[in-house]
Amino acid sequence: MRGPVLILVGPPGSGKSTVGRLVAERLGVPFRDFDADLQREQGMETGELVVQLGRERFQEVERETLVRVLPEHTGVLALGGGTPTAPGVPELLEPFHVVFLDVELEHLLRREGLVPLHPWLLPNPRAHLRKLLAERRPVYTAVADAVVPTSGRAPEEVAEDVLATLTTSNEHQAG
Ligand SMILES: Nc1ncnc2c1ncn2[C@@H]1O[C@H](COP(=O)(O)OP(=O)(O)OP(=O)(O)O)[C@@H](O)[C@H]1O
Ligand SMILES: O=C(O)C1=C[C@@H](O)[C@@H](O)[C@H](O)C1
Ligand SMILES: [Mg+2]
Repeated sequence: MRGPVLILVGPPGSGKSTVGRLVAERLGVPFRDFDADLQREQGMETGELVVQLGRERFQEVERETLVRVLPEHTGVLALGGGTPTAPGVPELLEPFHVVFLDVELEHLLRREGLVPLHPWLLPNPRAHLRKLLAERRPVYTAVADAVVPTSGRAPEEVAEDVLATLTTSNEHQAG
């Protein structure tokens, strides 16, 4: 099957881009960031796109773009934080190895650059993120083959665990 060897999902700031790059490097495959695909095609940062288009239209654009670009990605793909919640997206992810990078609210709030990148979190990022985590955890879990906790752990440690899920999954398929 053509498509990514690994797809990372999780809330904004969970480490999809950071960990995704490390894992891709270790596997010797390319890393792709779905937010960068959207930004290139739409000519605007995705955080700004959510504000301009509204969430509903943004999610339609996400699904349409994902259908087109999934077969082009052969390496590690980091999805946008909200991509798995877009209608029709969980079905598209089913054939692939998906890992959910989980993070606790307090750890998330300490991570750098979160709010400037995601202006739709304003005016109350803490309350917005608390609600977002509660609503999305079941969705991320449902689309994922494995969950890797990231709170209080260095990206390198997280990357090791993500790599281990690939080995386990290969053994499973082989057996
Ligand atoms: N395990 C970690 N521990 C502490 N900080 C981390 C960890 N993983 C990532 N970070 C930091 O948190 C910030 C967000 O990480 P990153 O951009 O990889 O998240 P993301 O899931 O790709 O978010 P987005 O949805 O915004 O693209 C970065 O400043 C990064 O250095
Ligand atoms: O969690 C979200 O809803 C988002 C996360 C980002 O990756 C971007 O895709 C956009 O800012 C929306
Ligand atoms: Mg990212």
